[in-house]
Amino acid sequence: MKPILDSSRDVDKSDWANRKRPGRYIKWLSLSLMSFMALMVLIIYEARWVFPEIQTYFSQPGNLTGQQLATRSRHYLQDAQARLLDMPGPEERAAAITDIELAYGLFDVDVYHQQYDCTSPSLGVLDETVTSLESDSVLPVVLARELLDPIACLTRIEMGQLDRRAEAINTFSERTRWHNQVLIYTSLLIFVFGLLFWWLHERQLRRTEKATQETLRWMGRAMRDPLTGIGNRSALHQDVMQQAQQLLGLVLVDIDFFKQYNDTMGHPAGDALLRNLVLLIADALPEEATLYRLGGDEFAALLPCEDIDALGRYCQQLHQEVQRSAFSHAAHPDKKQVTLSIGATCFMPSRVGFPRAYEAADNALYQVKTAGRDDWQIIAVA
Ligand SMILES: Nc1nc2c(ncn2[C@@H]2O[C@H](COP(=O)(O)OP(=O)(O)OP(=O)(O)O)[C@@H](O)[C@H]2O)c(=O)[nH]1
Repeated sequence: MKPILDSSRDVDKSDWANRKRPGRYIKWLSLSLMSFMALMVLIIYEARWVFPEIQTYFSQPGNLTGQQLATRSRHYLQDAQARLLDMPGPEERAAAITDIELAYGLFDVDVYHQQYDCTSPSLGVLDETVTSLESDSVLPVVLARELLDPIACLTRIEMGQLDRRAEAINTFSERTRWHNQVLIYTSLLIFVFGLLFWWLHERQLRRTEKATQETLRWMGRAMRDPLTGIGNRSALHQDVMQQAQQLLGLVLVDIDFFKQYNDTMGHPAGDALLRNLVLLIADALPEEATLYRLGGDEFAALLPCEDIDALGRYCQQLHQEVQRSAFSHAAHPDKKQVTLSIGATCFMPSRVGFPRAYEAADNALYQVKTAGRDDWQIIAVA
């Protein structure tokens, strides 16, 4: 036996749910894109601030290079001093002059002039020492002692430059640590915001889905006859609209003398008969037929209509099936069993419209009723 309930409306529901999914993925995609953009901003930040820090540190002219020049200059002066203390002959004196001149070249640096006030006096001493050595007017030992001040100045420069270097390293470490903390906390913040977005999004989605399911459930109920479980008049209208381009058979079925049935058997028995007749009609008609209860004891069936003859065969089949099932009806004037009056028509909704088709099928039913009931009739749409 085929199912009585029209499952097509349930299929529509799942289709709707499937259609919702792409929107959900697009939202996820946009969230991922936002996270990606945030990470890009972080990377740009890193490149913009942290790497220039490193570059600045290694390119500082006053640090490494400055300290090395002072050291070399001091070495030349100490060599010259050693030569002068060792009773130098003409060659040694010339070598001492060369050492002092080389030391002078390495000492005479702008940075030293700007940052160390002993630089200019020391260079003056070196000038005088070279002049004295060239004229041989002062004892070499005395000149060696004169070099002590420039050597002391160079040592001070070296210490100063080393201190500055340590200071730069400290500053660099501090700033790097600070930037790293910014990176870590910003990443954490992005992660927490991501979780929050996700949670809000999921909550909203669940609420919307619940509301939609509820609406669909109510719509489904509004389209069904609660006694028999089949569609009602509204469902019939909706289904006709959905098959506007198809040739459809509309079959109207009415129980004969149902009022008398109720009066003698009672309303609960009448309800049971209505339910049983639904099963019987569903069995008698083809698999594709959909049943509706239009009200009281009137049913309708919607099915594909190949031609009038095929529709007639289905009506005949239904009529015979009711006769065969022989539901007892003691109050029936002559048959003493339940009989049906059936009116039908064939139509295409987009061409003739449902009201005209219904009118034709109803006229057919009316003719059967007036001709004595328990029969079927087909009338073409006018
Ligand atoms: N048991 C039951 N009876 C119903 C229900 N809805 C309507 N009826 C009854 O169905 C009967 C329909 O009566 P009528 O329209 O006069 O039709 P009829 O007695 O079948 O007469 P004909 O169609 O001319 O043969 C009324 O007595 C209604 O009370 C229902 O849900 N359950």
